[in-house]
Amino acid sequence: MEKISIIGAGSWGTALAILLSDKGYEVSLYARRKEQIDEMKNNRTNKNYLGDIKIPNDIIITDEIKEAVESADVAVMAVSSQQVRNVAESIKNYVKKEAVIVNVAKGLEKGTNLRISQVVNSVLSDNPFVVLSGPSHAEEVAMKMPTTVVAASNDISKAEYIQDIFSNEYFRVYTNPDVLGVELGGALKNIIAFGVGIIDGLGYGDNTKAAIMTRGITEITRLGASLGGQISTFAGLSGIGDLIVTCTSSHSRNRRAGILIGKGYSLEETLKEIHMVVEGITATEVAYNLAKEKNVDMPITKEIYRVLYENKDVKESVKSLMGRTKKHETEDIFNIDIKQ
Ligand SMILES: NC(=O)c1ccc[n+]([C@@H]2O[C@H](COP(=O)([O-])OP(=O)(O)OC[C@H]3O[C@@H](n4cnc5c(N)ncnc54)[C@H](O)[C@@H]3O)[C@@H](O)[C@H]2O)c1
Ligand SMILES: O=P(O)(O)OC[C@H](O)CO
Repeated sequence: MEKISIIGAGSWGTALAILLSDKGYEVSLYARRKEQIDEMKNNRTNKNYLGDIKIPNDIIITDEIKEAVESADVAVMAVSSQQVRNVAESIKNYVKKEAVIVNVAKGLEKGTNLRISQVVNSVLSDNPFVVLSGPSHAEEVAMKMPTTVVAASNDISKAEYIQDIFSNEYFRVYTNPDVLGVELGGALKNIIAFGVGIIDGLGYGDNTKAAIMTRGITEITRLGASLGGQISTFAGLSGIGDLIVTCTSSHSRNRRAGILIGKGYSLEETLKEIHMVVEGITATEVAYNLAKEKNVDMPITKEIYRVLYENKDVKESVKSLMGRTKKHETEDIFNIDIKQ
């Protein structure tokens, strides 16, 4: 049986550790904070993240990174996107070269505008890489509710290896060779979920949310395709699938953060209130920069950027979006010239 190391004991890392341990793998879960380690070891819970869900006794809980990764066949990065580089650096001297690195963070690196596969590859260039993404709230996976995700890798045999390791009766894993498309779908849907939250916070209705979701996947696809992603990937689990779950779920931190912004909270107050990773905030900045660089139109992302970073009033942003130049619906993704 493979040995699996999970680095990051937040909601997602803990839920995946439970899933893998239930399948019989030897799992080590690495956390940094002493009081969290003590709670997980003594009570076998991780209350702040997963409430009363029990952590199986077989899971090795450790704050020693060497112990966590040195014999691992698979190392799962379950931290925020901005922490992945730190984690990669911290395991570089201990992890086996053939160990498969599985990234589950859904974001982009601030400052470099890199995708997580690029960040990991810049530090752990010898290790095979797989991204695991899709509509999967940790709270529901921890309650063993049927969930589907996708494993993507440039080496499809590694994606299939991870598919075999993670699949069980309530967690169905598909594969996809389009790493870029899967990564961008996962990162950019957080921006749209944040936007849907703003709409909820403002008190607008279902029509408005459907508009943001539909035009949101359009602009995600437009940027993703311009960077080399497959259009079909954005119609899949890591694209529209994850967009639907994040935009409609009460579990979503991105959507909940948007609700607070829509209600008039400051960004600082919002982050304090959520106290967990809100990837969409950084992703907005990176996507805004990438769209500018590639000359791709992303009106929703642009308005969210203005709200977050230029103090634009949210109602003004809605007005700006509604008042844009009139357009045909399908021309922008598929480049169909409607007048032909
Ligand atoms: N929660 C979900 O439902 C879910 C599902 C799929 C993907 N994700 C993605 O997974 C990533 C992590 O999300 P999460 O929900 O677990 O976040 P979280 O806020 O619940 O937990 C992140 C954990 O990482 C720890 N951490 C931060 N830096 C670290 C480091 N350098 N070394 C070790 N631990 C470190 C933090 O202390 C925290 O416990 C995010 O990118 C998120 O988008 C989350
Ligand atoms: O809680 P969120 O908004 O970070 O979303 C969690 C997952 O990405 C849902 O698939």
